[in-house]
Amino acid sequence: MLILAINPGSTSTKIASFQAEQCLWKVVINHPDHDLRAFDKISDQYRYRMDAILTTLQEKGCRLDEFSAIVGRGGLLKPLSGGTYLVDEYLVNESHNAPGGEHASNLGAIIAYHLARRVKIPAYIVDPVSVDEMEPVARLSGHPELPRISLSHALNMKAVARKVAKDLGKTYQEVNLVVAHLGGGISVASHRRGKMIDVNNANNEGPFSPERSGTLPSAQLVKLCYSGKYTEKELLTSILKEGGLYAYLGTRDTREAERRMNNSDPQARLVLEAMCYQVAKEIGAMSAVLMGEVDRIVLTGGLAYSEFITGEITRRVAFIAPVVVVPGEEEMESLALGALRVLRGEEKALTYNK
Ligand SMILES: Nc1ncnc2c1ncn2[C@@H]1O[C@H](COP(=O)(O)OP(=O)(O)OP(=O)(O)O)[C@@H](O)[C@H]1O
Ligand SMILES: CCCC(=O)O
Repeated sequence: MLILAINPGSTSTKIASFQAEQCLWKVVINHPDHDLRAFDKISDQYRYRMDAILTTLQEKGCRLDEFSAIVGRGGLLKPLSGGTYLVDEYLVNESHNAPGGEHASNLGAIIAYHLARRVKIPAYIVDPVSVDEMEPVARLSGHPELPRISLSHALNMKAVARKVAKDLGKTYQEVNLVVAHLGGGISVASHRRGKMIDVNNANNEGPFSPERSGTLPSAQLVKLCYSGKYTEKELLTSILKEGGLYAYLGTRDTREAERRMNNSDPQARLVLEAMCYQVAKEIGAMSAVLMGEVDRIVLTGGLAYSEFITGEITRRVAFIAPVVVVPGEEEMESLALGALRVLRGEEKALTYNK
């Protein structure tokens, strides 16, 4: 069973071909800034990215009709349960309209659908960014007009959670885990018996990350909004793309920050320690959600390659449960596995409803 996986990011589209579980090849197609700037909306980029994918397939000597299914990363849809969703026209329209906001991942469903339609095979998305399995008690923020919203690295977190459960000789449905995805953005989630029952919104809650500010003091933020110092767009950029590590140190690259720290830069040390401190605090909160019944704490994402970062977090949370480090992300594999589970009849494809 040959599967094509498509993962659109802000500046690149990753594609990979899988023969069942085995990855045959992976390619990162980089999209120059001047090409992307020509589009008003991110979803308008789909034809441009689709052409780039078709060119790459040609270079690889692959024909679309050789694939059994095409699977894309799912984006910021309406809140929905985790799983593999069949992409239909409604889901594609929703991905264009972006009810949860503009994000490159919205292109996953659109591109998968249009490519799959050409050769009459199914298109899927797996565990999209807007997976929402939160319990009612987790939805209240403290202000009725500002409910908490679940936006996270669900795809990688759920894939890693399944893997850790398997290593424990159990299924995802049989374990309780706190999973922290530590990337450009940070998601920390409590997974109770196969459901992600609480997670910080990786865009605007929780720990600060290499490029995002995370939770901010709300009254001070309101004052800043009305200070006349920034436009709405500038402030959103400074919180979502130029916050966190970048705002303090002028780099999103944690390796660079660590180099500075190792060269006796006290500010770099303070900021790195503070980021780890905030992640540890969030892990503590998510452990309370699980009432302390935590089988494992899992650290994943790009930052989990850093021994300093995993060490700093571990020394604060190891009293809760053993810590497992799974560095990097396995989004392409997770997409392929999600499609495979459906193609093999192990799971039913879900439908995204109106
Ligand atoms: N070996 C490493 N040691 C330390 N930090 C690393 C290492 N490799 C990557 N990073 C850091 O990880 C961060 C990026 O993580 P990752 O690649 O998971 O993010 P992303 O895919 O761009 O974003 P996201 O995970 O939010 O989708 C950067 O700050 C980068 O410097
Ligand atoms: C909003 C969470 C997903 C991401 O950061 O890409």
